Amino acid sequence: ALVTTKEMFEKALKSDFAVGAFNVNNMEIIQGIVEAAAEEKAPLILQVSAGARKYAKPAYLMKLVEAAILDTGLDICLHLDHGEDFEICKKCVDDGFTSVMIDGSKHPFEENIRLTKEVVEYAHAHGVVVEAELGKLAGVEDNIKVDQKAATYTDPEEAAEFVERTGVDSLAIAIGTSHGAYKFSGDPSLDFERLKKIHEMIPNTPLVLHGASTVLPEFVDKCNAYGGSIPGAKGVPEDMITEAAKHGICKVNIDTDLRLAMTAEVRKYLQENPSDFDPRKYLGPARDAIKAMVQHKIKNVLKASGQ
Ligand SMILES: O=C(COP(=O)(O)O)N(O)CCCCO
Ligand code: NA
Ligand SMILES: [Zn+2]
Repeated sequence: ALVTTKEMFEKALKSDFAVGAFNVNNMEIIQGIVEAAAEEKAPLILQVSAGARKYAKPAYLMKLVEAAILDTGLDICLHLDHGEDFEICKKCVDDGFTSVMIDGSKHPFEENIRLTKEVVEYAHAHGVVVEAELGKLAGVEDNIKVDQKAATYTDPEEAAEFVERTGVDSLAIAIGTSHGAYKFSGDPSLDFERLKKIHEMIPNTPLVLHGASTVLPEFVDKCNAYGGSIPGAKGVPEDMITEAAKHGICKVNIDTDLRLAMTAEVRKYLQENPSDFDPRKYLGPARDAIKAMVQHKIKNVLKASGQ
């Protein structure tokens, strides 16, 4: 069935695992993710960005997710990722999403609170949970671009006041991650002291980690070996994600690692099979690459198998 994150986050908050939140844009990506979660018997969040809604059209995405539930019997949370304003959050609540993010992190504190409260009121009235964000990620991804200098990490005291005043169900925090494939110029590092302080201040609030892709070197190399050019791409080491799940992180957002796995496979197939032109010949292996990546994340990083 379509479920909220309530139950899965309650469990994740008192355990050392986190729930994977994987971005979806088309049928093969959804199929690969869902097959992996079904095999790992793991809780699952499928998340849709504004860009994905424009690309695939809302009706297609909704029906594909309903089909996934019909096909597997899985409980799936359908979540709006980075909702920019009340309108898109309302639209997704009305469309049947079970969770929405209102990302007010670019606004001043009081405006972020006002906007988040407005969404919480509407969403809760319809049985939908809300994720908000406090603190700014850096990095570039789709239309999410924050100038490095303006990137400010989450303040633990502000986080406590924010949650108290908004009634939000989960909170995305900034502790050093950023969106996309170029997360660190130097050595990767997360501010674990800050994470522990935030978790201490709001122990009952599930925390969300954005920009949590690892950008695994093997997939960067594979992309580059078959015509790609993404030198210097770097993400968050997987052991840091596993560690963060022990200190309040309940939801881990992964998009870039899926993109790299899928793209590497397609580049490889097209380069090795110049005479083929049946899309199933490369979208099939792409789907398998997504499934393998998600299974790896669930099993070895998020530790969410069988949860
Ligand atoms: O936090 C993330 C994913 O971060 P990452 O780029 O590390 O996979 N997201 O919210 C997905 C970004 C949607 C726009 O592309
Ligand atoms: Na956890
Ligand atoms: Zn994000």
